[in-house]
Amino acid sequence: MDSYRIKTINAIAAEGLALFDDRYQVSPDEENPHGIVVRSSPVDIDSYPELLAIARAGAGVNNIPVDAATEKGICVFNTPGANANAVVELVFTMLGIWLRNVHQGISFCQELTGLKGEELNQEVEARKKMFKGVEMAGKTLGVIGLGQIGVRVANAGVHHQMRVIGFDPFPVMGNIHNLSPDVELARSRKEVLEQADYVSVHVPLNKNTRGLVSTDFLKVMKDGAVLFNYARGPVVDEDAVLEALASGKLSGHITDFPSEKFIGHEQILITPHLGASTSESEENCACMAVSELKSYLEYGNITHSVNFPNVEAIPTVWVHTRLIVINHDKPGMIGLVTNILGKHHINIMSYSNESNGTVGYNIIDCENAVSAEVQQEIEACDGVIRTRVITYK
Ligand SMILES: NC(=O)c1ccc[n+]([C@@H]2O[C@H](COP(=O)([O-])OP(=O)(O)OC[C@H]3O[C@@H](n4cnc5c(N)ncnc54)[C@H](O)[C@@H]3O)[C@@H](O)[C@H]2O)c1
Ligand SMILES: O=C(O)CC[C@@H](O)C(=O)O
Repeated sequence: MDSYRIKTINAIAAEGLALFDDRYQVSPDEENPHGIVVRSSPVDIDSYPELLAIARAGAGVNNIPVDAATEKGICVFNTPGANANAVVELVFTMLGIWLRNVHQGISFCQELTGLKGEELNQEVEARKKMFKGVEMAGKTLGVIGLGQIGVRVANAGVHHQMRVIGFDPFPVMGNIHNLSPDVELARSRKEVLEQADYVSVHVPLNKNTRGLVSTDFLKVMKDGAVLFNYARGPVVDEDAVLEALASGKLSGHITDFPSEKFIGHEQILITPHLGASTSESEENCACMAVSELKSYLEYGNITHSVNFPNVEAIPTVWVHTRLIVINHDKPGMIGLVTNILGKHHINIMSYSNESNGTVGYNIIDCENAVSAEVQQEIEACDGVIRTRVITYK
């Protein structure tokens, strides 16, 4: 029976870690892991020579060098949807706080110490008009990015009797199917920005979305709109936001990403990257991440990878060895592998192959053992990134 070394980075919920059985040695101090479970901290893949997979207990993978991992044959997983509800609840909590001046009202009340009885009552009733707010109902919410979180934010807007309009240039059918029919799907980002009183951005941070909320983005928005960023700090150009606040283009900015330029600004409400910080979300993310990692290490199966194609195959009881071949997606790779196995009289019982256009991933169940020499012969072929042998007998 194979055993595996796992490194944890950040606080991973105990419910998830409990899924590792006694074949797993799990420690934050592991120096040569087969697998890593991580939240938001950066992962230095060059430090771990035997690393096979990284499971991100969360959605964003901008803390992991995904392209470099692909080149090394390291599979990167995330946990789509596992923390989405936590983010949605916080976005609406913050919208409510902003619209009803709750943060200012709470500060006011904290300063009422010493007042008693009728005097206290009179002070409250006289001054509460300073905190009069507006309601969400009837306002227009714009959602940029209709993924796991964006769709739920849009639906929650409908639930709060808002008009909701959303845009996503690469919509995923599974997410769009979950969208309330009352959400209007825009044909362009501009269409959303021109109409929304509140704009909430839910995109991943990557080279295309860094600085997405730019001066050009902001100038299309309605005067006095409020911008929400519960995606990632660098999605927003901070100087552009500060200018928009100064000019009145934006009346407020609500963000989960404290920055030097934003801290202390009267029109900016900041939470300390709390979007996913609920017990439920942390448990969901950890359980999903650990399950994905275990399935990969024990069977080579892939669900929710951000760099490898999804493939799942359960070995029958007759399988001796499962050979995993990870290759650049180019013609001739399957023939190459099967020829080598045939030459060495290794009988293939089943062959699963999937590609995501960049990486080809093969699960080859064999009746006989696959020796280290055969494995090396395949790994030396042009186009092969990495191989792995899992033995069941
Ligand atoms: N604040 C937090 O604690 C917290 C928690 C969870 C996720 N997040 C962030 O939120 C992001 C989104 O999470 P998710 O689970 O919804 O991911 P997701 O992958 O399900 O959805 C992202 C969506 O953004 C869309 N998109 C990409 N580029 C776009 C663009 N230029 N304009 C509009 N849409 C675009 C994609 O097509 C996709 O549908 C994560 O990548 C992460 O960075 C933050
Ligand atoms: O792990 C966290 O606390 C934050 C996770 C969140 O930013 C995500 O991208 O899923």
